[in-house]
Amino acid sequence: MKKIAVIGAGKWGQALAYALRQKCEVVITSRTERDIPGFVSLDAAMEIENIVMAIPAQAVREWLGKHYGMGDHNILVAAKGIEAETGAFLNEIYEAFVPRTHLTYLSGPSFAKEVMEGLPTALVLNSHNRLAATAWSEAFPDFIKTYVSTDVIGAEIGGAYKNVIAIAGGICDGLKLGENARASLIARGLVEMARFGREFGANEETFLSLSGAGDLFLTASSKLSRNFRVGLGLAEGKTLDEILEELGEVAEGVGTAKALHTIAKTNDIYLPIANEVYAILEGKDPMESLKDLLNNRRR
Ligand SMILES: NC(=O)C1=CN([C@@H]2O[C@H](COP(=O)(O)OP(=O)(O)OC[C@H]3O[C@@H](n4cnc5c(N)ncnc54)[C@H](O)[C@@H]3O)[C@@H](O)[C@H]2O)C=CC1
Ligand SMILES: O=C(CO)COP(=O)(O)O
Repeated sequence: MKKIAVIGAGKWGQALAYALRQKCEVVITSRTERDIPGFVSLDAAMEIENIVMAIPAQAVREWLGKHYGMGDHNILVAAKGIEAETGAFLNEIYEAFVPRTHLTYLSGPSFAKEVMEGLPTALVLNSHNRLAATAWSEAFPDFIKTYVSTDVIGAEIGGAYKNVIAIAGGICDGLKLGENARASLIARGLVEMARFGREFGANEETFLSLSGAGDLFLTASSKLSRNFRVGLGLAEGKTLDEILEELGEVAEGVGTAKALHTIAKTNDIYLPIANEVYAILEGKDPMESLKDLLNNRRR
């Protein structure tokens, strides 16, 4: 893989461009002109066969409809999330535009800040086409250890679900509920993630490793996480609009919480934590949610 174009110059797009530039020639594009290394126009980027898609999950369908049409680029999907309005997974959206053999999904515990600092990181390249995932894995530099998996849905669910539990982690810390509470929340969040994954044919082992537990531990325990910081703001009683305005970056857990709430209702899946996060995002008092979570007797 010699030449790569990154679409989306947010924190993650820029971090991936930095990492991949260690071994490959990398250009990057965004909606607005940016003074960053390798910036090119969208048209120039689309001339390149290997594309990293780093635009947020909630923007993917509109972007593909507007800028892509049908194509056969080798695409690495870097976003994590489930479409809020429809409950669609990213693989369902992308496969309407690109053959699934050309699609690979990136997952694993990876704050953009630490990748930009060249700190050791482990990532998983997930594709129905193992050769495509392997080609992407070989493009990453030595400070990033890569694994290859064919469990696309498991990786997608792990990366999306952890963002919702991360909001809960931030609420827990913001309410000063203590370490016991946060550890229990993360553990039960992992159980819920795996329960949800089983409904969609995911490989349970995926949730025990980088795409599930690894990304969940990282994101639900750290102020580096935007989703964790959304939770902190909710615990302080700020409105979601105030929080997102202050954040100035995407927090995918907000849209994914809505998607999980819809899917849980439609498919009768027991997702107590995700549903309480959705309720809090809709205005429920976090302490009321805590009481409901502690008092419910279902296992
Ligand atoms: N920041 C991080 O540490 C990591 C982020 N991710 C994922 O990467 C994805 C992108 O996140 P970040 O780059 O961190 O977010 P960000 O908020 O830093 O940047 C988002 C970028 O997407 C662009 N964008 C937003 N709406 C758009 C649209 N409708 N059309 C085209 N471009 C649009 C924005 O202009 C911005 O450049 C998310 O799904 C996130 O979960 C994954 C791993 C790590
Ligand atoms: O996905 C991430 C780390 O793996 C980034 O998490 P946040 O979007 O919560 O910052």
